[in-house]
Amino acid sequence: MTLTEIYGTLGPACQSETTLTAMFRAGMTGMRLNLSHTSLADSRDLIENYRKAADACGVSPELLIDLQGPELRLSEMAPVAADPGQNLELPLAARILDALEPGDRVLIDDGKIEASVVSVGDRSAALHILRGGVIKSRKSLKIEGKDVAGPALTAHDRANLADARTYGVTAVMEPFVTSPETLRELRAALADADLADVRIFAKIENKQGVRALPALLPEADMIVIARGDLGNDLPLWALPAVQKDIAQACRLAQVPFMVVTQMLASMADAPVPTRAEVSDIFNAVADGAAAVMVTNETAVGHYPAEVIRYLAKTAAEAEKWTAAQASSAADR
Ligand SMILES: Nc1ncnc2c1ncn2[C@@H]1O[C@H](COP(=O)(O)OP(=O)(O)OP(=O)(O)O)[C@@H](O)[C@H]1O
Ligand SMILES: CC(=O)C(=O)O
Repeated sequence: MTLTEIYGTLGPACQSETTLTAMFRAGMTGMRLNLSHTSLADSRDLIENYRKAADACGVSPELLIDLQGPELRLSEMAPVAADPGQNLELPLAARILDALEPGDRVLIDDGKIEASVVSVGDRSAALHILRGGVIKSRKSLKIEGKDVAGPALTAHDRANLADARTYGVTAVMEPFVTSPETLRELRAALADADLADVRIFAKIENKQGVRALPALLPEADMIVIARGDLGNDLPLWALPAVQKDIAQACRLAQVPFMVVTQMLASMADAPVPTRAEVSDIFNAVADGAAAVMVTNETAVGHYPAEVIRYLAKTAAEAEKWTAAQASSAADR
């Protein structure tokens, strides 16, 4: 039994009771439902399977909802294969179009795809693809060098909070937190929805969030080092130091922290992780992470139960190693 909370992300690849049961047996303690892709009401059957699987394994699982909040995303669209050098027109929300200017660089889907903006229209923008890939519905979008303000809670978020008690939600993730007021607003919305016992997980996803950390610590139940979006806002080689700095600040303030994203990315398509991935999980837990979480590895990957097995087993090894280090230091 690990002390570290072990989270998967719910999605099409793990919706059956059989798969979810295998994931709980492998050591999963909770799951995240990403409300940028669905709603609690539309996930009724999935959540029912989740409960049945947990009951079968004798687990009282956490159910974490990840709100839409101020994150920028692509609109609903059919997938498009974008090749480098190609120009294509993408439908975008008014909030994004208002911020875009010709010449801007945009990163799509956690930076997998990169493009420059050719022109901006009323409903869409023309992009020149620099780094290609398949562009899919509702993927994240970052405009380099611009922080576009958005609401802490969208109408969709408020509707989901109203349903949260019914579906047994135990924690709420707020994306792109950059000020303590956002967390206070969420805390008040939770109290209004009779959810005062629900934990708040504050996602640090950009440099502003990192700078605001000292003010966020007293307002959060968990700080989330959300490396997907954070890695879009920094040179990637700067990310490990930022992760270490956030971890240290959390340890000093005694606020739990969670490390997420790409922990077992290669396992979306392979049953065994890389050595680098298991080292990443081990180091996060050895640095004091209270929780670790995978995202698309379980939501859309081919080996969701194996992913949880590697995540939980590696976290357990790191806990053992940390305890052994502490006891040998105490003996000296
Ligand atoms: N409930 C769901 N229903 C359908 N597809 C989903 C669902 N949850 C996730 N997915 C798919 O799995 C992918 C990975 O899930 P994840 O939650 O990591 O999404 P994301 O959009 O990359 O997240 P982030 O909020 O970190 O930007 C999503 O991009 C989406 O295509
Ligand atoms: C999970 C997530 O939101 C991120 O890493 O950006």
